[in-house]
Amino acid sequence: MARVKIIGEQPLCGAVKISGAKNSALPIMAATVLLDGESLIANVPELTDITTMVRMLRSINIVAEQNGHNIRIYNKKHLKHLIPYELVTKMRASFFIAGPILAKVGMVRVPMPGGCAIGSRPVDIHLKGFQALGAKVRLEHGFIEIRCPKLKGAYVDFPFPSVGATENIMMAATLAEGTTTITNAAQEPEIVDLAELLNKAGAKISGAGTSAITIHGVSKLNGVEHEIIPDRIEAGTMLLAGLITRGRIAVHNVRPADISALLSALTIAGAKLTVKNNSIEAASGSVWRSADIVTNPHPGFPTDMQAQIMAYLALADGMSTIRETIFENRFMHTSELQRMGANIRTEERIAIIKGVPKLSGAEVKATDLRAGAALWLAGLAAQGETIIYGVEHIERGYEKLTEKLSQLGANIKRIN
Ligand SMILES: CC(=O)N[C@H]1[C@@H](OP(=O)(O)OP(=O)(O)OC[C@H]2O[C@@H](n3ccc(=O)[nH]c3=O)[C@H](O)[C@@H]2O)O[C@H](CO)[C@@H](O)[C@@H]1O
Ligand SMILES: C=C(OP(=O)(O)O)C(=O)O
Repeated sequence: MARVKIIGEQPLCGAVKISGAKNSALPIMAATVLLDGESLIANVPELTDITTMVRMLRSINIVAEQNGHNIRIYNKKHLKHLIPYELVTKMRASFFIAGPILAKVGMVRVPMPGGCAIGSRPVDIHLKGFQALGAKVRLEHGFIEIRCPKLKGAYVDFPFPSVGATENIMMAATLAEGTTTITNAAQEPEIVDLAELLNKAGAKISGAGTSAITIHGVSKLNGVEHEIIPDRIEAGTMLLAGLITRGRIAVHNVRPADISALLSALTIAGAKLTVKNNSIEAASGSVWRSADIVTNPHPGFPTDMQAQIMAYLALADGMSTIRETIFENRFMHTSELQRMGANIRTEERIAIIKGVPKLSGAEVKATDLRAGAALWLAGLAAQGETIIYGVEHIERGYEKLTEKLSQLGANIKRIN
């Protein structure tokens, strides 16, 4: 079983370049289903989730060639409408391809995505959105079948600003007849990136990045070249790697505005930040204070940074609280952090963290991607040796993490 061994307490210092955003690359790759001809997507991170999406595109007859950080896509053939079960169970973002296939082919059959380690993750908001655009939805034998020969623009009001549902409905509506308005839309930077790709391809989308998005349907979209935005979650995780080890790390190729909620929290905790146009340097201050964090849809504090900030606050002076409002079960890392000596108590969706002076290395298991990142951070700070199992989770979302941390001075090794 693959695992990672870290000998902690080495201050990480230096500069690191942040990769392209997984959560932007995945919906953008799904969107290429809508684009006729050839597209080139650049700055795509090399991750297992990306390989899964390449396989997904190939499974429906799209030619997708990955060459390092570039993916060339040829969409010239007759597309299939069936998404393989095996791929959907591997990666939740597989469901993001449903909207584009529906709009392009007139129907899609997709296995019902199950829950995962962070929550039950239903797709009701996506399905109600498709129905509002005129689609018929049927659930049968574990598959969702969605049909509509020609989608019609509509008013779609979300009960919650779901990132995936905003992306799915926005993509589907680009080829609908007439105008669609999504209200209570998610405002994440990855949605803006997706809208920019689609607009380059000929779509007419306005308002992406706000809570109201308008999409005027067009008859056709063309292949484009597009560069994926930097990964704000990787950037935040790397800044914490420097801070938790009392080192000094500069992250390059970042967009500071995308992580302003994290930067505010770090400032409250006492970190010294130097923010430039596309780089941020973080160094520990004279104090390492506690903080109270509430995860929220963007521009709030991202749930995808919740586990990592918990590892950091486990070593702060005083009592911190974290309230997780997005996923109902995203505290799986707490028991593993406790095994490393953290003092954390959870009460439903609230974690109460009493800072301790030291963590101690232990054998621990990552149960999901960001839980894994939290354990990596804890291992970097802890006294002695930490062995982390569940490496496959971290490899879904962090490109060359072991190499990047080694270059910054970490004593870290992947063992096969
Ligand atoms: C590939 C990708 O971009 N993943 C991100 C995306 O996931 P994803 O798009 O799946 O997250 P959503 O914003 O949809 O989910 C947020 C909450 O809404 C609930 N919900 C969602 C859809 C639905 O139809 N019904 C429903 O109840 C979910 O169970 C969850 O509790 O946004 C999340 C929230 O920022 C991030 O943590 C994920 O990293
Ligand atoms: C939850 C995440 O991803 P996904 O939606 O792909 O599971 C994440 O990136 O932290």
